[in-house]
Amino acid sequence: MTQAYDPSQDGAKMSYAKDMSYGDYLHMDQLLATHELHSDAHDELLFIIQHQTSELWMRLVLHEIAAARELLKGDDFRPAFKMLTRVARIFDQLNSAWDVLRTMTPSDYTTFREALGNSSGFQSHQYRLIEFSLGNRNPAMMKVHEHRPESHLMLADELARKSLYHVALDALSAKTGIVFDPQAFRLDAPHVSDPEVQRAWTMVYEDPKTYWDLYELAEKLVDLEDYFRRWRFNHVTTVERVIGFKRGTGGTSGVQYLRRMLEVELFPELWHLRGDL
Ligand code: HEM
Ligand SMILES: N[C@@H](CC(=O)c1ccccc1NC=O)C(=O)O
Repeated sequence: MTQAYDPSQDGAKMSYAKDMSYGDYLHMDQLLATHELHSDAHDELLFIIQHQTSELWMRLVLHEIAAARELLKGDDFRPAFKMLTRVARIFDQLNSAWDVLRTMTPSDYTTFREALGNSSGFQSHQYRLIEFSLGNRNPAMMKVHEHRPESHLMLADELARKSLYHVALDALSAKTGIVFDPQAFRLDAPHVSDPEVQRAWTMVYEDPKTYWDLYELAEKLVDLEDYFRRWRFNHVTTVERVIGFKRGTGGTSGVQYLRRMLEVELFPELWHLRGDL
C-alpha cells in the first residue's frame, strides 16, 4: 500500500503557533463570525454572503477609482488605465454573481424577507460612494446615512472632491485647449450633459492618433459604464423575478424605482457623441 502523502516531507511548514498563518493574515475568524442569521431559512446564508462579497468587491472598486483619479490628476494615464480596466472586470465579476443568487426562487425568498425589516441595498454606503466618486451625485441619497456619522462623512467628503469624470474632463480641456464653463461642473449634483464637453470628446474620436491618451481614457470610461449598466439591469431583472412589483423593503416603489435608475448616464457626452461620428 502506498503511504499517505505527508506535506511536511515536502518541506511544507506545518506549525503556525508562532508565525502568521493564512487565517491570521486574512482575519478569517472575524470574517466568518459575521454571519448572524435573522431567520431559520436555508437561503438566508446565500443572501448574506452574496451581499457581503459584493460589498468586498465594492471596497476594491473604491480603492481603484480613488487611485486612478489621483493618477489622472498627475497626468499619469497608463497606470490609471490599468486600474479602470480592473474596475470594469470587478463589475463583470459582480454580474456573474447574479447567477448564484438567481437560484433563489420567490418561494425561497419569502421564507426570510420579513426578517430583513426595512434594511435594503438602498442603504449601501459603498454603492453610493461608487456613484458619487464616478460622478452620479445626488445629495438627497445621503439622508439614510445620517444615523451613521462615519458613512455620512465619507459621502460628504466625496462630494467635496472632483469626481473621476470631473478629473477626466480637466484632462480633456488641458489637452484639447477647449475651456469649459465652470458652471457646468457642480461638485454636489449629477453631471449634466454639456455641448462643449461633447464637442471636445468628438474631436478626440475624430482624430484618435492626435489624442490617443484621451481616446483610450474615454473608452475605459465607456467600458466601465457599460459593465455598471449590466449590473443595474441584472439587479432589476432579479428583483422582478423574485419579488415582482412589490414595494422595496427600503420603501421605494421597487422595480419601478430601479427601472428609473437604468436611465442614469454617468458619462453622458461619451454616449451622445457616437451618433454624430
Ligand atoms: C433577491 C435579491 C434582491 C432583491 C429582491 C432586491 C431588491 C431591491 C429593491 C426593491 C431595491 C429598491 C430599494 C428598496 O426600496 O428597497 C433595491 C435597491 C438596491 N439593491 Fe437590491 N435587491 C436584491 C439583491 C441585491 C444585491 C445582491 C445587491 C448587491 C449589493 C443589491 C444592492 C442594491 C443596491 C445598491 C440598491 C440601491 C440602488 C439604487 O439606489 O440605485 N441588491 N434592491
Ligand atoms: N430591498 C429588498 C431587500 C433586499 O434585497 C436587501 C435587504 C437587506 C440588505 C440588502 C438587500 N439587497 C438589496 O436591496 C426587498 O425589498 O426585498
